[in-house]
Amino acid sequence: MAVTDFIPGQRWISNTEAELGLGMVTTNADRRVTIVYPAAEDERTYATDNAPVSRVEYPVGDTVSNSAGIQIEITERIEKNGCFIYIGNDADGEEHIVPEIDLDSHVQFNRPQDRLFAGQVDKLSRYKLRLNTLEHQHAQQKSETYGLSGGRVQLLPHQFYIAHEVANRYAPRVLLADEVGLGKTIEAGLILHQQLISGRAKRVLITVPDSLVYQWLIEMMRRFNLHFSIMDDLRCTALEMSGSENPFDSAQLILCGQSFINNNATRVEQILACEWDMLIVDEAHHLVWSEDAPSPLYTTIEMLANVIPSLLLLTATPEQLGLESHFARLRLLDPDRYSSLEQFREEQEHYTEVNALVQKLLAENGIAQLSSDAQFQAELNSFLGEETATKLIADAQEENAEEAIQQCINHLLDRHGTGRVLFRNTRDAVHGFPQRILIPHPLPMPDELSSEMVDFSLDEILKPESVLGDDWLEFDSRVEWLDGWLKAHRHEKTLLICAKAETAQALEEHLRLRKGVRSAMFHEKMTLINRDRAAAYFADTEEYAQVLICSEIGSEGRNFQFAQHLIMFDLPLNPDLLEQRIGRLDRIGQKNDVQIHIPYYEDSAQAILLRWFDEGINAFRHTCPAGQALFTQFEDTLVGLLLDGADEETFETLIVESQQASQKILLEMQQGRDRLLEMSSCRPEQAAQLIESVEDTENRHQLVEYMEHVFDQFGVDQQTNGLHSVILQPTDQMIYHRVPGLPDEGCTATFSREEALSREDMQFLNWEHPMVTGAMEMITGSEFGNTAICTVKLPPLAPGTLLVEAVFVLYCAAPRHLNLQRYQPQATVRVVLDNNGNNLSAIITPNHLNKLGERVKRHAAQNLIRHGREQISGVLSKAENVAQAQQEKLIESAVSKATTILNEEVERLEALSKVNPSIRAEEITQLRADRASILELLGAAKLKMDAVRVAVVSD
Ligand SMILES: Nc1ncnc2c1ncn2[C@@H]1O[C@H](COP(=O)(O)OP(=O)(O)OP(=O)(O)O)[C@@H](O)[C@H]1O
Repeated sequence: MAVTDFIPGQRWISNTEAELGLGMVTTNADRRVTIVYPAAEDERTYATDNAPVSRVEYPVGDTVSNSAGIQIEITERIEKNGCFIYIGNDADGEEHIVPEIDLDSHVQFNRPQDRLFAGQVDKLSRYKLRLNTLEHQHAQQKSETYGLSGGRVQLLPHQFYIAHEVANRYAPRVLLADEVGLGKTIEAGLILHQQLISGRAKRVLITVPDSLVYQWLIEMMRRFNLHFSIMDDLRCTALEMSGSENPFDSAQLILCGQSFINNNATRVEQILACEWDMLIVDEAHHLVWSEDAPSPLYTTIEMLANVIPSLLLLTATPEQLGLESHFARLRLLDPDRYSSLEQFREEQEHYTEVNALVQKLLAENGIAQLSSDAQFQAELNSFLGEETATKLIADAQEENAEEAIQQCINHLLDRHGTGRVLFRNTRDAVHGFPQRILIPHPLPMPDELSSEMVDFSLDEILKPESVLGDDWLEFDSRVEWLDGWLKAHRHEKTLLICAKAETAQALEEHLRLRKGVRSAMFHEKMTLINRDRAAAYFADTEEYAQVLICSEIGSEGRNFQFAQHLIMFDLPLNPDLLEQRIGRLDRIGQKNDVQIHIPYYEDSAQAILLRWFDEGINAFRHTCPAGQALFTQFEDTLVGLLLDGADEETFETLIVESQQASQKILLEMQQGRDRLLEMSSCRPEQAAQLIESVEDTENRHQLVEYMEHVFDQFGVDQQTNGLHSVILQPTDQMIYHRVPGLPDEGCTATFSREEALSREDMQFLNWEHPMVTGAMEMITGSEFGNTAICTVKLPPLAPGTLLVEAVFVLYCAAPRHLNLQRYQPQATVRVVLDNNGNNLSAIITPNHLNKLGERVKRHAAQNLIRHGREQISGVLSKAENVAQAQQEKLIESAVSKATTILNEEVERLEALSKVNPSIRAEEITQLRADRASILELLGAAKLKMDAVRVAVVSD
């Protein structure tokens, strides 16, 4: 650029910092030019020979504003001493003279044509990246599994099935009740992630037992990139002292311990004063309820559940505290549906009939029966309604009989199963779990106890150390056994669970101080930080504690599957609690058989309990879904035996009766609700399809290639680190101050799910990672790469021919959660015209221009624009007309797709709601409202020019 080009008073715009607005030359001396940017109240000094700025020249016909905000349409442009004077009329026809020095500085050249004519030409690589981004973004947003593939998790069908079922609902309210350790936290995370990414939820509150706060924080962060803020009294007070009116307004994603909100009217009021979209409650069996005495925690959660639209309750043992409490929790989810306990009880019975029908359909002769058995057909009629049943029966007689049978089952489950509100996967259905091995260690009863046991309470009998006196460690035979066992298994991580914090404390001190065992403890009297430190010490792979000694709080929710040995220093009375304890090790990720060690005194209450759990209800070697029911049935006899000692005959009878009852209940469960639950919690074929769909959209190779370009263009340093991973570092040359998701200190990232699962120190880059979605939004939401100029050799075309490629997107301002992309048939509309207005869109493909296009130097490009402006502008207008002609068809196709999909969804829900009361009325209302909005918005959508590339044919 020649030095004389810069004349004070002229308006220029920065090529690299367009957000500064219109600049004005103030001085040009000593080969340096200073430009002030009044809108940004900033200035820049550049070397005159390579200043990254473009001259702003408005042609006649354009509209401009002066600094007083008066807008004119230019009718004449005069140049005087190198500066322009614009003359034009305002809306009232009054003439104004605007010297360019008086132009409004707050202009932004975002539209591609404006930027192009302002000389703001991007690199070809950026233009290509923009177009790629539009395509990838569209592909992701319209995928069926949009929002579900971003987690650092194994693709386990039972989890994805539930997540997909639930996440697509409006304000889902469900109870996730998979058996212990099958991944309810992960399911909740998947649902949450999907709701956040699709814009359906923004503000979320999670409340969990105090001992699980940190674990949830970490799981959400490392698995889903969701950063929750922990709220406790200290933090709330600190926020209030620094001026926050309501501490719960300080973050979008908040996590808190249940004891913090329980009975805490002030904090609950503050929570209620905020807007929330979703509430998640873990270990929901703590929400104890009875008609006359709901627990304070239940009451607190009920208040929140009444106002927060979406609710996820998690528990592995929904009936741990009885059917009443289970019912009450379902009532939290849907008070209208679960209004009567009586009716709820009746429904439980009715599931047997539905299941019998399903089993008949599944039987080998199911198809034949369906076609010929009138009784069977009548039953189907009564359950599905005549219209549906007749159609399905007719279908079954055609070729696609199996599909019709499956449809029948789906309808039955949809309409009469429990599936919509309650999901429960079992180990038996999920498969692939290691064995549980019970290793009882009978020990002599301490002399101090044997004579006195009769006077003790049940609690004392089950935790005998509490009555052995201060020096119980010295003569409790379980301690001596423990010393020896740990010594013999020095290199094996072991989890020990006992009921009380005092016992855990005493045992740990004894082992660590007197026996030199590397141990750690975990109980309710420790601070949360210390508990989590202890758990981390136990989990460490190099410097680890051999044994972690937990009180009962360690038996819930924690992940200790890296250990293989579980020692139960005592036994809990409740089978569900026993299952929770075993579940710490027997959970997803456990690679070995789980060894359950029970040190117990011979001929004691513990011996009785051990035999009852093992022989009576088989609760050690398998999960015992009937545990709670059996306990309720036999509690009196069992407790009597524990208190009074074993009367051999009564005991044997108890064992035999428990076995029989266990078989009966399990059979009933299998024939009734649980079988239906199991079937509706994971339909294997659909689940497998979902996993395939996630794998398909994962498209790793495309992502690697795409992100390589992004990092390259953004100025992020990238070094290959292995087959699938890369080391990323921010640099001083970055075009943006920050790249979302990229820490200031850099990071290592892998594109491989497998690697991400074993290398938690690496970020898992996938299409839903914040770095990827953030980069995409930065590109498509700004002018990045929306103009380009190149030369191209295309022999059939005469040299000098001008080609204009204009890319349009279907645009309408819509709330994100409506996800209009889902219905759009294509990401973009592309039009290529030559300077004579010939439409070459089909002949000249993007590949032609991408592969053959050659870079044009900036100065030459700007000259081309200046001289070719009129012609290009004319071609662009024609391109708009060509696109316009396609707009209607495009909208029609989007509206038609949306109508089909949404009508189907609404009709399905409406049909369901007639027979299945668990469809909430507001779900249907909202779906109808969404349908109306989507159709209206799509109908009003307009094609908007998103990017322009000008190519000059060279010889
Ligand atoms: N899809 C998955 N990929 C990788 N790890 C998983 C997956 N699902 C579960 N896990 C791991 O398995 C363990 C159990 O999962 P989670 O804590 O979600 O189970 P849960 O059902 O909530 O257990 P609990 O009943 O004890 O509360 C956790 O360590 C979790 O990180």
